[in-house]
Amino acid sequence: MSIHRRQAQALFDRALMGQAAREALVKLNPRHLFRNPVMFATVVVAVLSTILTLRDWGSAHMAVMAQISLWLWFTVLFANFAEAVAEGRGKAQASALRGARSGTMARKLASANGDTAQLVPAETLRINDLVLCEAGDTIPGDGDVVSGIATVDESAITGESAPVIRESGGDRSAVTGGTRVVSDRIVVRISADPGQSFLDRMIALVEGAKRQKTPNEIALSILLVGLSLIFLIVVATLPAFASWSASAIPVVFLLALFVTLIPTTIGGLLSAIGIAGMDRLVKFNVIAKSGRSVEAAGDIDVLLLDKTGTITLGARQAAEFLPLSNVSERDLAEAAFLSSLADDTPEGKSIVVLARNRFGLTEPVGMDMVFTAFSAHTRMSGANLGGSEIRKGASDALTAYAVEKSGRTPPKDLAQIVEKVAKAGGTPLVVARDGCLLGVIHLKDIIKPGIRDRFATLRAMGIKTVMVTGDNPLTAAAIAAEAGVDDFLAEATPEKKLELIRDYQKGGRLVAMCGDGSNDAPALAQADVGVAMNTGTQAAREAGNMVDLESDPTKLIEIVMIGKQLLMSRGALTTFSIANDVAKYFAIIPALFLASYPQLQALNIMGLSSPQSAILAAIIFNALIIIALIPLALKGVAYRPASAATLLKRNLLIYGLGGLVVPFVGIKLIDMAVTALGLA
Ligand SMILES: Nc1ncnc2c1ncn2[C@@H]1O[C@H](COP(=O)(O)OP(=O)(O)OP(=O)(O)O)[C@@H](O)[C@H]1O
Ligand SMILES: [K+]
Ligand SMILES: [Mg+2]
Repeated sequence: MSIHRRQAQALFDRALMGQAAREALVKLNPRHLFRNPVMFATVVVAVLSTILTLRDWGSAHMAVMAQISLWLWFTVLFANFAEAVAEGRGKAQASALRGARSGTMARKLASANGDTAQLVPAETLRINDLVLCEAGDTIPGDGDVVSGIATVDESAITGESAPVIRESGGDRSAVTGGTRVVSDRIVVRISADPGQSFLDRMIALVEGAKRQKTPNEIALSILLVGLSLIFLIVVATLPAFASWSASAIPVVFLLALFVTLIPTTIGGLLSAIGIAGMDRLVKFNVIAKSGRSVEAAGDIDVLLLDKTGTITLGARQAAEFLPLSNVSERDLAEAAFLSSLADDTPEGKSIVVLARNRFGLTEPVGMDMVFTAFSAHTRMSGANLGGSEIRKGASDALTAYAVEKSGRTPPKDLAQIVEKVAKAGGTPLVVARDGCLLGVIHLKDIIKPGIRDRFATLRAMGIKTVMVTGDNPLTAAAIAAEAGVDDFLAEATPEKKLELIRDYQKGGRLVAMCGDGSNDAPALAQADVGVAMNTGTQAAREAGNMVDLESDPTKLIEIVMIGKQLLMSRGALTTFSIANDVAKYFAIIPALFLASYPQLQALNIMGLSSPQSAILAAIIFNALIIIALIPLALKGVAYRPASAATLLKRNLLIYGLGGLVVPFVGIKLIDMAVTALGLA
């Protein structure tokens, strides 16, 4: 199965950079800065430092103080810039998603079978409005197909050129605004008000406008605030030591020292890392509704998948009528036909078609018929007509129903036929008339190609795959074996699916669920990561916290990798940032206090030129490192499947050790440059 990937964006697009630079200034708004405590502290220091510089204008340290103030402001601007670049890239992705939706006209209907349509602009459509869409039309908004069947070109949002089938009744009923009908006609019930379609809401998230901090981000922020407080105490007590000697250190130097020591690097890059994670998902045509779900994806250990429509193509079609030994094929076909006349599911429609083709059956006229629609709970459907009751459904459910109704044990050959169909991976639908069992309808479905290898990859990543299906155990076993899943649950109702997820979660596992049907919705909502297939129903797309625009359940591989990459990138940059701050302490303190304590000369291994040049170099380094790390924050640390311990060891080595060494080299070089240029 080929995973479609949107075209890669250049990491630094020029127009995007200009926009981000302007945004960085706008983000100086205190209301925005308040959300980021470390950056807020930096701004407070920048303001204080600016005031002190102006107050002491004309003093000996004036020039250095002015430069320090300037670099403090740059530190904040660079952090704002990092976030603005990440958001800008999100916006570019989002505009690609928007497609050609603006300016669409819609044909609004007064009722589902009304013929007269009124031409209205798409923006005026409201929930529950009915619109007619014919070949060539752009679908004016999100909704559910209420009647008809059509092929739809969804390439505007998925990038996939092959058209897909959308039809009323089954699990393939949802349509997305901006996609185009290729053939036939459908009536769509609009499911979202203007600006509230699921793409609109997701676009807002990708753009960062509606992004909320994830619990992990909040926890990390608290840690960063704690570290900042420790350094506040450290810096505040330093003057006490320095005042022993005559040469007091200017307050601006101490303020600058404070900013170099607090974790400004990770504080400045944190939100950019989060936004970039969601963005990377969009590249794979997966849209996350929250940053939290992307993080959870990094730790998933069980994946539940619905069978029909998720593992298989979901176009279950009636292939043959298999009557019991004392029943004619025509009688079975007729019962199946009558019970399916009002059955709106793809299965039901295909039964009507097969019966028509095989025996030329036609709809009875002038007969009172009462239909029982299919439900995932009863797992059967049917009709009452001319005094008789016809039912068809899942073999266990229907056999139990017939036994109760007639009081007779089911004939032996029924089990054999059911078994034959199921072992072939088909779905056996049993048919009964007035409690008398007639035979089996064989529904065929096809496993999505290439799925087996992808499940093997999931296994290698340590993720257990479990198929959950309303189908019988034999069919389930056959499909499970063919698809290569680790385990399966058969004859599952929506409640059972939900229960299974809760059980795993109680055992401390993090569960992902892929599904498409309305009956998957509760499970999708309960799972830590609920990936709805875009081909599915609107209910499923609402319930999940991610939507796969390509409806490929094995996309979870990419989703997990991106989640892991997000967690690793944040861990790596946090390690680097904190190691950096500690190293800076040892790099600058000796130089800063050399005048007061000449014995510190032994520690002054850096040989920085003067206290002024040392602190200026440190604050410049502190600002520039944010800019230098933006590419890593956006692209993420490379993830290759390996054990958690190996990954941790490697990252500690690179980012921990690197974080310790880099400031010594960087500050030394900047100190030399600053001195050579006569800036300090
Ligand atoms: N139109 C129908 N009329 C009667 N019975 C049906 C109909 N469609 C499906 N069934 C039976 O009901 C069972 C449950 O169907 P349902 O669509 O709820 O399954 P599910 O839980 O979504 O899992 P899966 O998608 O893997 O089948 C099917 O396996 C089939 O035996
Ligand atoms: K810092
Ligand atoms: Mg289903």
